[in-house]
Amino acid sequence: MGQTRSDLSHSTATTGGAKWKSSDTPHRLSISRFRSKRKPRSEQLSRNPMRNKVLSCLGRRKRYPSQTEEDSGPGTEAADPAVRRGHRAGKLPRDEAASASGEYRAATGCFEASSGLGGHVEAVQLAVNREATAAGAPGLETRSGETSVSGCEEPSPGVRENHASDPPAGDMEHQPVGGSYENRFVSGFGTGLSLNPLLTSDPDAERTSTCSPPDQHLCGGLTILGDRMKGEMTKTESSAGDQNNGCLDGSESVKHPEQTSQSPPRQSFPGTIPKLIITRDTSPIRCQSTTALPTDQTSCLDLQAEDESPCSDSGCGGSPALMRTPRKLSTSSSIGLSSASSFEESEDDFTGSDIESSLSPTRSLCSAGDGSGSKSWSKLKSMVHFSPLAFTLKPRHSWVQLAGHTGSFTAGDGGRLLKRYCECEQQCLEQLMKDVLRPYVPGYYGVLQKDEQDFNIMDDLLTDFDMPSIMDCKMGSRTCLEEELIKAKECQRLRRDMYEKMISVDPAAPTEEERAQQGVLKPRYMRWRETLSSTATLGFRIEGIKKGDGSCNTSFKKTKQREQVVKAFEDFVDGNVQILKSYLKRLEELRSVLEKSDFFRTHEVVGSSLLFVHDASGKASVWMIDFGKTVPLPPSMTLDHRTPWVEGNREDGYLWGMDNLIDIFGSMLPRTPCDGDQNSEEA
Ligand SMILES: Nc1ncnc2c1ncn2[C@@H]1O[C@H](COP(=O)(O)OP(=O)(O)OP(=O)(O)O)[C@@H](O)[C@H]1O
Ligand SMILES: O=P(O)(O)O[C@@H]1[C@H](O)[C@H](O)[C@@H](OP(=O)(O)O)[C@H](OP(=O)(O)O)[C@H]1O
Repeated sequence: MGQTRSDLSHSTATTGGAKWKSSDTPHRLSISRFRSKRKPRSEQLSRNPMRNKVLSCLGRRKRYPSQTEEDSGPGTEAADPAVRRGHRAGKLPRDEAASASGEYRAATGCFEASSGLGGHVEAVQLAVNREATAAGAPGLETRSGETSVSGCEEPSPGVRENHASDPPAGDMEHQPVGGSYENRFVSGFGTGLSLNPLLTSDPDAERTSTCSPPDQHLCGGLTILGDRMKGEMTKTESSAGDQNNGCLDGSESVKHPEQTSQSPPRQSFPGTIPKLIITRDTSPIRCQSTTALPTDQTSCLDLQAEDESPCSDSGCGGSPALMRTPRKLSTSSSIGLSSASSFEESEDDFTGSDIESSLSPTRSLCSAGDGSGSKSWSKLKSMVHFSPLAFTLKPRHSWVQLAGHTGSFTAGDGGRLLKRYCECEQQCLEQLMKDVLRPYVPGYYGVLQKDEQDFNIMDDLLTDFDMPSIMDCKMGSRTCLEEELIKAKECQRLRRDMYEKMISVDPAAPTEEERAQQGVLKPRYMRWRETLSSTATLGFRIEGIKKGDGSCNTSFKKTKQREQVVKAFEDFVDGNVQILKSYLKRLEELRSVLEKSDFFRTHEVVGSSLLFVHDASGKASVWMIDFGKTVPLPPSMTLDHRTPWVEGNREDGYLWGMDNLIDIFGSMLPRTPCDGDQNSEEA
């Protein structure tokens, strides 16, 4: 108790399907989804100039039947089907943190956190917070109240990261994650592409998700603000459709935890309806841009942030030999509050000034970019806040997506995660299952085809933890694959979303030319990020930290100095020496195994993270995750992962980063009396 409405913020999508654990009477609240003014599919598609180069990869993805060539929308590339992106819809903003639930059920916006918990969904709260990252950035929406209250650190202006991209229309929206798996494992894939990635950038705003305190109590009656919503939002009984994830197809529900995904009790809501207040958040709607396009014919301005970048691990940047399926849409760059698709859904549902005005008068539709001409994207998003009024909901395990592209994950059965299919990652995980690194990566279980989307099935590493604290550290001294650089040279594709993200962190960062173009090349942006953070100086960077108390911080873009890193680590472990020691031990073991691993020796490992997880019981571990940009080397080549990178040597600095990480963790341990004695003697 004692929480404000803001504590319990949800995106509309995330609310649906959430199962809530109540202390007493089980009850279920289902809210039918709003379906108003669905955004034309044309706005949910983006163009991909590299598509013609990755067509062979695309067959592994299915296209939504409803998507047509016209759907590509306007733009120089749109008319050409060959340049339209179609593979991996749903690369969503990265700089958001998502409470599991939100992301889990990205497709339908429903929570699902049954992994390892007997089907109890306890993920609770998810909110995306957009704030101006650059001090004084005009018009940027600030939702500090929600953020801070919900436990997410409120970074100071200028320090906070920008999260330029908005969630592209989640194609996962079309995936009724709900029903039991009638999906099938596939050896072959769809014949089309997922073309929905759309949307994108919302460069002006920084996105931070509020992570719900795991022990928060939710009480309340259900209140829906806005006449229109009142008219459309109805309380419904659940139906069989939510067997697997507690979500009804086309409905959002709040469930009692006792309602396992296997056999959800069908009963009407017995008591006070939780208060549900719907407000909205900005997310990209297309505003009229007055920005002049670059005239340089060798480059193209990526108007749609979600457009696949040629150097994205989405696959366009993949080596021809690898033939990876594009994994992500370039929309992202902000930490994905996993509920990206939720947002997408929200956008569809609530786009409309009528609703906007009644819901959140303090927020503008278009943030910083409005009217300026330089910032052409903004988006209307919906947020749902649960007000603690009537019943208590205490989550035990809420899956959290701390970093990465939103919309990439959904829930699997039995403590497993479904991550949007990426052939590169599939191949790595398959090999890793046979490598000495096997204990240090999530278990991999193959590919699942679910509706129109393929997923890699892997272990949810949070399953065995109770209210876990999580940290994502992106490893290596660079974040662009060499092949990405090559592709980028071939097609100088300007990224407006990255430009927007850049200026929101540091308005002085772009060159005059970039300013004139209102866009930057991806490698240039990536390098800027590397040097702004500790990637270039320490060989790793912190992407996000979510603590067991629910607080969440994804504002580490400027965390560069060792002292800053130490401070963040100290905060993460809360001064618990035992946990520190456990992490150190695990890191040392991992380093030792990495040095022996055939897989590691023969792969360029870029953009991969170490996921640190511990809980109050003292359990702590570290795993390697994200192999979307881990590519095999030519047969005769190996890496030591410590040699400084020069273009062509493929070195990634992974072990150099491990060395620094281990050194920092070691230095944080208190000196024991024995150490002191030893030092005295030595002195
Ligand atoms: N196996 C897992 N178990 C638990 N959580 C996971 C797992 N894999 C990923 N996550 C969560 O999802 C986040 C993003 O994961 P990941 O890096 O794989 O996504 P991504 O979209 O590929 O990222 P990027 O955009 O950096 O390539 C992680 O920070 C972590 O919070
Ligand atoms: O962290 P930020 O500042 O948001 O920037 C993103 C980050 O560098 C990601 O690693 C990158 O994805 P990949 O590693 O998959 O390339 C993404 O590129 P993208 O927008 O092309 O996906 C960037 O936008």
